[in-house]
Amino acid sequence: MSFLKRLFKKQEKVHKVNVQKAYQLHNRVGQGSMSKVWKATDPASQSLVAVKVLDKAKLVRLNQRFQGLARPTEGQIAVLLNHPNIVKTHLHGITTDDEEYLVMEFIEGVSLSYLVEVQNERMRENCIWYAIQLGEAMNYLHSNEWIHRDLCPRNIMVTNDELVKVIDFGLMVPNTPDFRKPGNRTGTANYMAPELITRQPTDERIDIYSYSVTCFEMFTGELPWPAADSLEAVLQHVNQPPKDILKLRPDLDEQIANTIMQGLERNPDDRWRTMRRMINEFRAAGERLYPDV
Ligand SMILES: Nc1ncnc2c1ncn2[C@@H]1O[C@H](COP(=O)(O)OP(=O)(O)OP(=O)(O)O)[C@@H](O)[C@H]1O
Repeated sequence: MSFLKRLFKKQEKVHKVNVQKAYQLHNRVGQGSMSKVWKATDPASQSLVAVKVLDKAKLVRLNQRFQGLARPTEGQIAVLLNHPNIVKTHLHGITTDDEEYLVMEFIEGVSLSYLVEVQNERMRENCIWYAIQLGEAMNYLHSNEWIHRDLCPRNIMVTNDELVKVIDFGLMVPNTPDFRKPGNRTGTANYMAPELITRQPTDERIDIYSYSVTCFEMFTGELPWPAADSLEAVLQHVNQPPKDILKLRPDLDEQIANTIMQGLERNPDDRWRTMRRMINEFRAAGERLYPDV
């Protein structure tokens, strides 16, 4: 049964708890734009967890942008996801302060945005394998009728044993006609597909675009267009071609370079049609370049 049918069929139990009392909170690990995240111990299992509490006021503002649409909450979506490259969410509920919260597996690792920035040996050696793992996570989401809408290095972590994990589903929507309608321009400016920015109808290919921007950054440390901090700034270059990845990394394998560049095509019909096709290209290149791995 599809995720969506399961979601709307199931009457979920709401957990209204005082997270400070229910979990042993150790320290804050992250301050996202929408939430606070703690490293914590779950007293029931004695395991380490991440407790994410969403900011009430910001969530109200975000939900206003999806008015009239039956958008499931981040917690409702997250608990349904089951993939090795997606953080496991154990449960979700409402705090005694009426905030949404999620309890997830705790990831010991670093943000992909850190690795993109430092471009160290670890990044250079593992880049293609990170791209494949991230592609598998996205393929899983698309196969299960979701559009992520906010894929970027900030929303991805890499564990100490090189597992890629997508950690944030705050803008994810069901891939249905209502959610594909033009108009709603939520996301992270530098990673937003041209059809989203110019208010055209959208589908899962907006994620293929964001994935390609993320891969471009992983392999070069740079964005394919000059960095922009607003949609207006991105609109300035929406008709310009991206930087040529081979100019930035002349040593980069051609199959990898072409795969990324095709994912950045302005017209979604010119991009890869599916994540699977893109992953196949990366896998072929990885196996050819590193036959012993
Ligand atoms: N499961 C986890 N394990 C360890 N750290 C985590 C986990 N989930 C989130 N974090 C940390 O908390 C930070 C914020 O998390 P997240 O991106 O989910 O929040 P957000 O408010 O939705 O952020 P934004 O909207 O800015 O992307 C992450 O960058 C990461 O450092």
